[in-house]
Amino acid sequence: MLEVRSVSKHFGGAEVVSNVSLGVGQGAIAGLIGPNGAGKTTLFNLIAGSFAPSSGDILLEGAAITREAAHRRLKRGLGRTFQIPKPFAEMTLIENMLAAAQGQRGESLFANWLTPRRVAAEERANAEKAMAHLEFLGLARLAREPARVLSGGQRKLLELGRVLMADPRIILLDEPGAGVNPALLDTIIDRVIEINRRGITFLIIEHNMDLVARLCGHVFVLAAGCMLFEGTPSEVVRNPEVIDAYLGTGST
Ligand SMILES: Nc1ncnc2c1ncn2[C@@H]1O[C@H](COP(=O)(O)OP(=O)(O)OP(=O)(O)O)[C@@H](O)[C@H]1O
Repeated sequence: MLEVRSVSKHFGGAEVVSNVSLGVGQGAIAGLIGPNGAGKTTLFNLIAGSFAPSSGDILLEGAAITREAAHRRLKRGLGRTFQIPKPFAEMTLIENMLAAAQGQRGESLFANWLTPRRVAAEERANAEKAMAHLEFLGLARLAREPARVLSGGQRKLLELGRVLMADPRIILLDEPGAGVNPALLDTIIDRVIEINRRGITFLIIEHNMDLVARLCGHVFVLAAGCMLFEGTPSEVVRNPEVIDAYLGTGST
């Protein structure tokens, strides 16, 4: 599904991602862990198209997407969430969801004039889809509330919903567990498993190893921009180099 081949990224003289390769198979839930500053978010930015790599290649379902813009990658089915979700605070949840729907005809002035019924039908279908996702995520009762009322964990769920509006085939999930209370964390884990059952692949950045162990079959460990180790969650937590990398930076 996703292949990263020998990707590096320099910022000025600093190489923050060094010759990293990884592969995520169709239908997998893979983890990406590493101490603070290891380069995980930068790697997500490279995969999602926020940055271009200095060298190397990125392939999605066999197609080279290395130089493609982020919105083109999204159209191909590559969705991503951010470490700190930033919904439109004054817009309702349903409006936030609808704003994330892709390629709506109603955005075109001419479509509104020439095919108003088709535009209206599409808007109805998107609204139904948005409501169904909000129900699935346990947010339906808040659908008409402004997003500013949401807790940190609910914001993570809304962001997942916004990504689902684009019908992704793979989702890059950035720290789904950060700042989330334990009850909501279980909901997030449950929903990710359910979405994965529908055939959607995940690559997840996460510091919470319990969450990683519950979700991920395979884990990649980055340290100082390099791929340090990969294996099952239990192999990862027992690996001396991985333990050293974490202890060396004082991270947990
Ligand atoms: N735009 C940028 N310009 C210069 N340096 C950057 C830029 N973005 C990231 N870096 C540096 O790259 C390194 C890796 O950062 P990155 O955010 O990718 O790490 P991370 O593994 O996601 O860390 P964390 O777990 O703390 O989120 C850091 O040293 C950071 O300061």
